[in-house]
Amino acid sequence: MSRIAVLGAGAWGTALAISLARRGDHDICLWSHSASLAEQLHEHGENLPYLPGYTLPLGIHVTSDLVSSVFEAKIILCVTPSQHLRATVAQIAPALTRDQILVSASKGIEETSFLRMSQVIASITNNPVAALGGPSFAQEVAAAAPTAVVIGASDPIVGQTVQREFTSPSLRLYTNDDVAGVELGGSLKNVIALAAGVVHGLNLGNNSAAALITRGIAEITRLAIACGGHRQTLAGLSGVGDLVLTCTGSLSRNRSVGVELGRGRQLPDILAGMHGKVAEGIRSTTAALGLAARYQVEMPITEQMNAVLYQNKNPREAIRELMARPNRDE
Ligand SMILES: NC(=O)c1ccc[n+]([C@@H]2O[C@H](COP(=O)([O-])OP(=O)(O)OC[C@H]3O[C@@H](n4cnc5c(N)ncnc54)[C@H](O)[C@@H]3O)[C@@H](O)[C@H]2O)c1
Ligand SMILES: O=P(O)(O)OC[C@H](O)CO
Repeated sequence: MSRIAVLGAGAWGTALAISLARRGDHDICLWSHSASLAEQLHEHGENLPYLPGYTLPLGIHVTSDLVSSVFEAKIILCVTPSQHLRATVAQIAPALTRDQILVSASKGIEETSFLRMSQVIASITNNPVAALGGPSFAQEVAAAAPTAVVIGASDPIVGQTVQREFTSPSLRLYTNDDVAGVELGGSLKNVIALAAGVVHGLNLGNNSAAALITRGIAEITRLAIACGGHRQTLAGLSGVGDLVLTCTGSLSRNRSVGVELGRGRQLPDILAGMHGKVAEGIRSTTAALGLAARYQVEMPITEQMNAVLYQNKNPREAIRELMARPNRDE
């Protein structure tokens, strides 16, 4: 039995805990930021607010005590919303032993520093770090639908350890040493998914959606390469794979926010209806533009999405401006 701590009892943390526990050879400690949610999980054996319909298997212990949750864990899987990762890791840091592997499964960029999640972790601790990415809706992983993901780790032993511990008949993991590419693919696709939702909300049709996905991967790849990522990674599960899933799948929260924006609703009103569920693209848009400015990379879709989110720009005007950009080579 190896012990795994899952930090974050939202939809994704819960689904990964279920997937890991189903193997039967892991002892899982699932940490919830909210004590009342931890109590509810005990009482109902199900995460009603974030992942209803899936019973927690035996082998998952739920707690709201963060420091005790990581005790003797071989792997610590960090699945909080990105903007809360730093505070969470800072609290466990003094309790870590040096071989414990920290894996980020969050998909975002820190708003203030523009750091990727593995960089946030590395700024706090010297423990081994990896990042999980790829097309993976929590509900489908909880339902044991066949899913393929990627584990980014610069140290192949770390990548292979996580691969071995997480693999199951319904979850296949590929390793990749390009951590920057894996993390930027997973974070930047959320911004394009917001835009894909806008296109759907405006009823613009399939041509527009396909154009957005294709030009979206072009700008994601440009920024990822400028940040040290590899083009090949962005053609893989954490690039094209996750982008296609999130831009077309109705389970995507990012896409759903975009649909509502396209239908004319205002962001504060949409957020109020999400009851604490996170759509990471909203905050990653600003950080992506910060990185783009730092590396002088052109990101026209991200720029327009930022204006729609934060400058009250009419989504139709944003699309008109994208179409009216100067002609260029593909
Ligand atoms: N849901 C998915 O299908 C999915 C799939 C892959 C990756 N992800 C990524 O996983 C991360 C978590 O998303 P999710 O879908 O599990 O979240 P969620 O929207 O289902 O739940 C939000 C969670 O944040 C917690 N929270 C609120 N304030 C907090 C704080 N101050 N500190 C720590 N936690 C706090 C809440 O208790 C709740 O558990 C995100 O980065 C997301 O992009 C999600
Ligand atoms: O629901 P979203 O938009 O946060 O997307 C979930 C996952 O990132 C899909 O891989």
